[in-house]
Amino acid sequence: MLAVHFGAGNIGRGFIGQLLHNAGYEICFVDVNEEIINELNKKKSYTVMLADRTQEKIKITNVRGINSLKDPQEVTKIIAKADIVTTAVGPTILPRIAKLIADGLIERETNLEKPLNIIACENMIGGSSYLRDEVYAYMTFSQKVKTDQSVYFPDAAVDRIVPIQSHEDALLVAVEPFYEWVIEKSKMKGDLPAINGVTYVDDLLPYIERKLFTVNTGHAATAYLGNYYGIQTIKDAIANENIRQIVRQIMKETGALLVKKYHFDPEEHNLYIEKILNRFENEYISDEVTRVARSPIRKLGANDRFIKPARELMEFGIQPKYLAKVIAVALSYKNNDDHEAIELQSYLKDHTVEQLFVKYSELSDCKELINLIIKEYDQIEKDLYIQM
Ligand SMILES: NC(=O)c1ccc[n+]([C@@H]2O[C@H](COP(=O)([O-])OP(=O)(O)OC[C@H]3O[C@@H](n4cnc5c(N)ncnc54)[C@H](O)[C@@H]3O)[C@@H](O)[C@H]2O)c1
Ligand SMILES: O=P(O)(O)OC[C@@H](O)[C@@H](O)[C@H](O)[C@H](O)CO
Repeated sequence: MLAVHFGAGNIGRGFIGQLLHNAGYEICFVDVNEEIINELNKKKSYTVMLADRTQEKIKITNVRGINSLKDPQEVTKIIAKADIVTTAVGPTILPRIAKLIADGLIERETNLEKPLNIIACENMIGGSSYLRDEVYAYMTFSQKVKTDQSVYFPDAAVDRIVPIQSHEDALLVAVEPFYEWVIEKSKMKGDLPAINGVTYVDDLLPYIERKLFTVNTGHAATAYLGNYYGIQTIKDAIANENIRQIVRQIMKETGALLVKKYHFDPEEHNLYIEKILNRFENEYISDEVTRVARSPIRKLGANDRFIKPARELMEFGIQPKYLAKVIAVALSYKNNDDHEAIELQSYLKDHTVEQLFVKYSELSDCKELINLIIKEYDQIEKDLYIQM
């Protein structure tokens, strides 16, 4: 069985690769990072190390790589043969890999006995559905009809904290022991791929929203607050009692929404929140706040971890006070290595905060939320100073 995985980065090697390998797949990683692809082709294996007391090392074999910048035709050929295609490249990169996938699907013989699932493992709502739209934009009507017969794009949620790696062995990847991979089976046909560790569900929305609005909202809040106070890592930021309390309040706010929307058990959801706070504390992981704060424009997007829950809470008549506070803090995020942070700061020089939220967060029809954020923005220094 052949798996083609786009993005041989942290989560690609450290999570998706491990589970696909355990399920018996040969894995071909597609990436634009020449060093990683060369190493994969040289060693044909890599190591995943658990970031806990055990430091257990797991060898992942039967792997290779293709550099899609150098050998796009090889990518087309391998997709035509694949039994499963997965991605972990980042939401903004999905449109850039869509043409390669489309070309591969066009070359693929329709085989109704052998369905192909294409699964985007990105931190976003509806990642695979979005990828499907991008892929189909490169197809004629008849090519789409043919593809529809045996190719499926089930949405998914993935959870495992994998920081940026810096080891002598360029392929070694240290990961937290916890993981969760949930796939929407109602969008698939035929036998479900037997991947140990995957949970198949009929409706993904409660799972992706629970993950994105708890793990990722809390994580990003920790990062922006940590950065605001000059703290370098997530574990140091969450060790600060004031930051920890604000992050807990934020996750309680999104929790109130999730409990209302999906009727999660409030007690269980509280335990979920506390478990996540413990994961952020993992002393065996050094996760830079700049990784978790990366791409602030994406993170302030209408369907992402801050704005969507804040907006929906307001629709339920609940004031998302702590979310508004951290959204305001995120506006001060500066990082010259992050082009979205540069763009945001540059926009703020010539525009008002209100204009920023209309443009980047699509809040033109939600002035109430903009006003709440502006109130926090104006008071943030004083508020946080008092709380610190
Ligand atoms: N790291 C985590 O803790 C984690 C956990 C869950 C989900 N995710 C999600 O997984 C995705 C990847 O995150 P990551 O942390 O692994 O990032 P990463 O930067 O470590 O990996 C992304 C990889 O994609 C590659 N890439 C970039 N452009 C490409 C292209 N055009 N074609 C092929 N490959 C390309 C990069 O070279 C890199 O190797 C994101 O959507 C992220 O939100 C990450
Ligand atoms: O990958 P991003 O930029 O959407 O978010 C950064 C982190 O919060 C994220 O990568 C987490 O580590 C991960 O989602 C945990 O499952």
